[in-house]
Amino acid sequence: MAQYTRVAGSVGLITLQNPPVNALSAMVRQGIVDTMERALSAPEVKSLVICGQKETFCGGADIREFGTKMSGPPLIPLIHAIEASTKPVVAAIEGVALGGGLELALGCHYRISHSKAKLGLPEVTLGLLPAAAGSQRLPRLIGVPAALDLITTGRHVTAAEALQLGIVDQVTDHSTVDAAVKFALSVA
Ligand SMILES: CC/C=C\C=C\CC(=O)SCCNC(=O)CCNC(=O)[C@H](O)C(C)(C)COP(=O)(O)OP(=O)(O)OC[C@H]1O[C@@H](n2cnc3c(N)ncnc32)[C@H](O)[C@@H]1OP(=O)(O)O
Repeated sequence: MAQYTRVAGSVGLITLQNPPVNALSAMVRQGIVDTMERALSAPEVKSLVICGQKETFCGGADIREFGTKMSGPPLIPLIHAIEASTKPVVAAIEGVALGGGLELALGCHYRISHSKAKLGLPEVTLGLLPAAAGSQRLPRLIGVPAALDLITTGRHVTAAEALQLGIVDQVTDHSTVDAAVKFALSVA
């Protein structure tokens, strides 16, 4: 699921909740759809932050749902709706942003990362390709050679490398959510 709160007066905070890594289960995807609708229809909300509970952004597809019947909203239109949002959306990345988790962050307008976070598209290690437009959004953001390296090796990058490549906009040693809320206020 995803929890919705309003912080700092005008920022809608969406918190992914699916221990242990806030993977994109059907309930989490539905939670994102519902909380995005709520934030977008609230006139007092001027910008949004998406984070994960317990200092982890999102580990991607929920491996516990592999082999089960697909249910819940599909990821591609969900991420597209975030990208198309008229209110700026900031991803607050702690822990990991992997696979569909990084694709979700790439659909956000800005990404703030904790210095200890790891980011990557490990789909290739599972015999897959990033299928929620990560293979389009990442090269647009960082160029084809760097994106191909990440997509074809599946390697995880540190926050420092992510900043240098241009995947994230800011790295913090402190509270990532606080930094993302401050950023969201500044771009609203
Ligand atoms: C609808 C779907 C839409 C899009 C699909 C996109 C495709 C993808 O997202 S593919 C990528 C899927 N994700 C991964 O491959 C990540 C796999 N996990 C890891 O690499 C690691 O577990 C880790 C997240 C880096 C954490 O490593 P570590 O700190 O060493 O802990 P672990 O012991 O490995 O894991 C702890 C705990 O978390 C569970 N877990 C890890 N990943 C997932 C996941 N994606 N879904 C559900 N659960 C996950 C892992 O099983 C462990 O659980 P325990 O119960 O503690 O054993």
